[in-house]
Amino acid sequence: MDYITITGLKVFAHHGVLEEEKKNGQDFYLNAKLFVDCHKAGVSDELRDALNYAEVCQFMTDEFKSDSYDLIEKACEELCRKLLLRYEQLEKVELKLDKPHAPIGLPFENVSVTMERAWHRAYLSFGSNMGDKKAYIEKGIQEIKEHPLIRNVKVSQLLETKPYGYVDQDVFLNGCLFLETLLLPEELLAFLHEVEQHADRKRVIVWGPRTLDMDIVFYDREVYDSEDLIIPHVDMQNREFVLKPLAELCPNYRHPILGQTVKQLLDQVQSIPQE
Ligand SMILES: Nc1ncnc2c1ncn2[C@@H]1O[C@H](COP(=O)(O)OP(=O)(O)OP(=O)(O)O)[C@@H](O)[C@H]1O
Ligand SMILES: Nc1nc2c(c(=O)[nH]1)N=C(CO)CN2
Repeated sequence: MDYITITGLKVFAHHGVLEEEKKNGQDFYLNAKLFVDCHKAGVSDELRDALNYAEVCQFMTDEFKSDSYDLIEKACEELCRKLLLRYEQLEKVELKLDKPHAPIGLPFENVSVTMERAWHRAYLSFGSNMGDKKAYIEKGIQEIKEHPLIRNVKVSQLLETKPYGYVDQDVFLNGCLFLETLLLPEELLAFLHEVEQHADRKRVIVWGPRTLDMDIVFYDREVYDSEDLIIPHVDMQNREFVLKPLAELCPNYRHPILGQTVKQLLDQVQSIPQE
């Protein structure tokens, strides 16, 4: 992918753990690799099609000076976040923050931190089979749309589905949604749990009735396993109530482990006779 590089942007700022660093300030140097698609600007030669690096430098300077953090990690993280939120065409940023005058008391050349942060694309599945199902779902989606680190939410149609697994319960209303986010997988999961809690979700029976359930189906092309999160969702390929609305959003998205597209997985599930 294309990128623009800015190196050695000198900014006087007040980040540091020590009181005198906060009071007196010092010079920092910002080095950014800005991942943007440059093809349009490369063809048109028009500034309006480009990421204006002069403007980005001014923005980085102003934002970096406007806060005072203890840690270079925090100063760097915040600046990455601000850049990604400010410039819509920026897909990823790699930022190296140099602090060559850090109060170390020993001869050294430089101390720095480097971070890579990006917009991630995720697909979620959601469902409800208690109370006002549509209202629970709509409120949950609204909460997702309002999250400051989530953008571009696209929602499938809602469909009524028979309960899968534990069948002695009411019919479900199900759907899927696409989003772009700066949240990491575990942060996204924690946020979805909050959204479920706001719908008064109680975890009583596994696969049992729920006011609102929100699962992560895909997160970029990632394969991720931790104690409490598995991506892609471990049972999505067996669930028509996931695959049908998902096929509306991304029929050609290929499952990173199974190698089949969402549409192919849906066709397979639908070819199995239901009792
Ligand atoms: N991809 C994922 N999305 C959401 N939760 C997940 C995922 N992978 C693992 N989990 C874990 O599953 C736990 C149980 O989730 P939940 O209570 O929603 O289960 P369930 O809806 O009854 O079953 P299922 O997850 O099979 O739909 C969550 O607390 C979470 O830690
Ligand atoms: N139709 C349908 N069945 C289910 C659903 C669901 O959302 N829809 N969720 C389950 C556990 O997450 C278990 N069974």
